[in-house]
Amino acid sequence: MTTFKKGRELDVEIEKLAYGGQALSRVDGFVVFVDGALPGQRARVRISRKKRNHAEAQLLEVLRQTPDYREPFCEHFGVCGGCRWQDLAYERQLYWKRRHVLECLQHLEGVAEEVVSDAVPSPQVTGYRNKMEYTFSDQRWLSPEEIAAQEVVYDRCFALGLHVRGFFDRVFNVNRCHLPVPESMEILRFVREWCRESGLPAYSIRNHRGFWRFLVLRDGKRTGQMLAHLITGDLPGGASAVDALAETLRARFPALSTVVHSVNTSRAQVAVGPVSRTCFGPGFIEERLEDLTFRISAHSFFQTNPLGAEALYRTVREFAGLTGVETVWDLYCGTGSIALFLARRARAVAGFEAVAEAVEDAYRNCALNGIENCRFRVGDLKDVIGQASDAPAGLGRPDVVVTDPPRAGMHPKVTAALLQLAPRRIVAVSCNPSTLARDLSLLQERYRIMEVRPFDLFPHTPHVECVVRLERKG
Ligand SMILES: C[S@@+](CC[C@H](N)C(=O)[O-])C[C@H]1O[C@@H](n2cnc3c(N)ncnc32)[C@H](O)[C@@H]1O
Repeated sequence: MTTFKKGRELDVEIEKLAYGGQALSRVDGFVVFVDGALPGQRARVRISRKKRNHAEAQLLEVLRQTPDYREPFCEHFGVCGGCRWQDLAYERQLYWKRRHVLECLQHLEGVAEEVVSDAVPSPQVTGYRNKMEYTFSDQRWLSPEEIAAQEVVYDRCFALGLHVRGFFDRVFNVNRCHLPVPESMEILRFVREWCRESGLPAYSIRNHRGFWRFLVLRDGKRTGQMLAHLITGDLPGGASAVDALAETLRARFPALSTVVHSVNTSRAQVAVGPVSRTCFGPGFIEERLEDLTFRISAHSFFQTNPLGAEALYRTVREFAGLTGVETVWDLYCGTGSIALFLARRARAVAGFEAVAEAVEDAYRNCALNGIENCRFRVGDLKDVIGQASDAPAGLGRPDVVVTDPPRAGMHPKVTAALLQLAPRRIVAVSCNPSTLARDLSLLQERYRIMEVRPFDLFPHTPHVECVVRLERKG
């Protein structure tokens, strides 16, 4: 009988990618998760942790390669916390995403293989992100080569990059990331050097001192506009340093249409600030999906894979099956993208959202596109949905409801209210198949699951989105 003590080395066959993205093998029936391995590989591994029902192991050597293996395209693969599936052929990434959706939903009545369609690929598999958040740090993560060289490293007290895999508090200098537009990499490298030489220190999450905190770069895929958002602490001379940097960026990078500066003096490591000002340009960029224009400011929420989101919104519209006479409710509507996609095919759309600024953006987006039949309501859905008669003026009860909750899914009060409101059709959008399964099981009391369509909005990661069409029974 095999034992699984920490440090023990074993040869294993990798069977599958489990939900969450970990490679799974079984030794004498006991599950061993292997970090960084792929299905079809035979691998030598070392046990790193033993739990009651499974063990975790590190990959030491691939003894037999799988035909699905692809050479990683990124120089930071393994160190960076993102894109951990990039060594797996893209078709196989899609295959596993669909399997994970099916595994989460198959216990529900009416969900069989044929109900879950193939995962819709992302229109772009690199360069797909429109927003990247880079962190400044006063401690730079050294590469294994730098450590091996044993030379004195002079710039180890300043970093601007992404988080090291598995360490929320460690930052490595990104040289090149393949997820945003390539032009943004030059801006990143330039900002890093400029800030390092500015004399102002990077923020330290240990002593909460320092100035430079985050650089967020956003772009419009269809407009080519770019926004840089610098988030700093508050030190004497800080604002004028940011102004000088902004002017240098404006002269050097014509694609950069605007720079915004926010000050965050709180200890929370978040790339937002209560006090913001625009250094140059309009303070926002625009993006186009189909014939709709969206305004994206430094703090606005917008889907990070806009071309993938466009395909997903088209499916929402297809599943909603509108004829022009329906009242539609868009729950968890954010800045109203789904509401805008549906508005021209509906009598009226009511959006519900907790964040007041998102609703302001939603109204602005309606005005920008000449759409007049949408109303939005700010509030926690569990409190506002029950007051059906209190729906935004004149909109009445919904014929169709679209719901797109955060990862935690819908509050039980929201699903209960939906069962009471009983719209003819519900289109459920989800970024988390396990909370989706829970919510669907509640809705099944009055609804049939007709179609499930998974979407890949985050290539090279285990994340998967879903759109589900539910029809009322009877
Ligand atoms: C996954 S996003 C959906 C955004 C939008 N449908 C889109 O495609 O751009 C979820 C939204 O739900 C909002 N939200 C989270 N919890 C909420 C709650 N309890 N009540 C209302 N809105 C909530 C978030 O602010 C966020 O805008």
